[in-house]
Amino acid sequence: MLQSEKAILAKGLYRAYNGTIAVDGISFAVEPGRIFGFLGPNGAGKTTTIRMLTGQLAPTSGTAYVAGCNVLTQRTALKQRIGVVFEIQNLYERMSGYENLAFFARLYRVEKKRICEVLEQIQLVGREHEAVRRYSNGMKQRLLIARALLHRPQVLFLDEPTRGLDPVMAQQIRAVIVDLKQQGVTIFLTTHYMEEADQLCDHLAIIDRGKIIAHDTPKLLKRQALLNLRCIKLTLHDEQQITLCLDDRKDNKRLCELIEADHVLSIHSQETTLEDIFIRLTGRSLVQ
Ligand SMILES: Nc1ncnc2c1ncn2[C@@H]1O[C@H](COP(=O)(O)OP(=O)(O)OP(=O)(O)O)[C@@H](O)[C@H]1O
Repeated sequence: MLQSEKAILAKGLYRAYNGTIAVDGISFAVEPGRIFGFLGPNGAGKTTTIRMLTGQLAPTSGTAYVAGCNVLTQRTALKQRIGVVFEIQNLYERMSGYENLAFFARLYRVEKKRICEVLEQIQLVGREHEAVRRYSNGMKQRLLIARALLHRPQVLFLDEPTRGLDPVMAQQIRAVIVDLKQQGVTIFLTTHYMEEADQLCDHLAIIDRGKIIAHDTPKLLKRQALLNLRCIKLTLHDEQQITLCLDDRKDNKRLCELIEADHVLSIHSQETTLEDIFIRLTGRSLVQ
């Protein structure tokens, strides 16, 4: 397939900082209009990857194409085709939401009516003339997404878009993300929340120590893990609950002993979550 047919194509992307390897030769592709989740523990290389894919940091070696542009040699065209929302919020707090957008619309030479379109997309209509400092964190995050959408990017990079938000606000952001996907925008999303990744992403890559260690749909990742991780949950007569892995010899022995001693009240199969898979693969939890 041609590189321009992919929304994102990374080939052997590698970046070191003074000898420290941050991203260790990763390759992956994202189809247009999909939500791609990029997961990893702290220091795994997520931000470095985003910075390379958005043309802010040159790879030490390897190449990447985003929205058909080479991230190293076509940075001007790249900027016009992508939107980026980083975790750090940089809004003009004294200005209204509308004024913030109008400022950037002038900068990008985007027509004014586009401001109303993005306000509607991120559901801020009615609150757009209030000062940003009175906005909730969720509203500020939505405004940042609106700002990144002004120039109609094909690919949107969202770095931890729901971090620190309460469940209602987080759900509003997720609804916006799903809506954008339906409009054909490709989303590259980093998140610490496994349920969010499971709910939103068409594909997931798990990065650890600079390398992609798993890459698939959430469903297939869970199915593979289930094959490798046959676990059951026991409830004992004293109401204690324990999880045992059928592939572990010690656990098998314990299971027989508990049954023989008639300690077991009930046995249930244990559903594997993406969090289980992540811990198994990286030895660490995503939630710090
Ligand atoms: N400017 C820099 N100079 C030196 N080392 C760096 C620099 N930026 C990142 N690193 C190192 O590169 C590795 C990957 O960092 P990166 O910020 O990409 O990880 P991350 O997955 O985004 O982490 P987090 O979830 O904590 O933001 C880490 O070991 C980090 O210490």
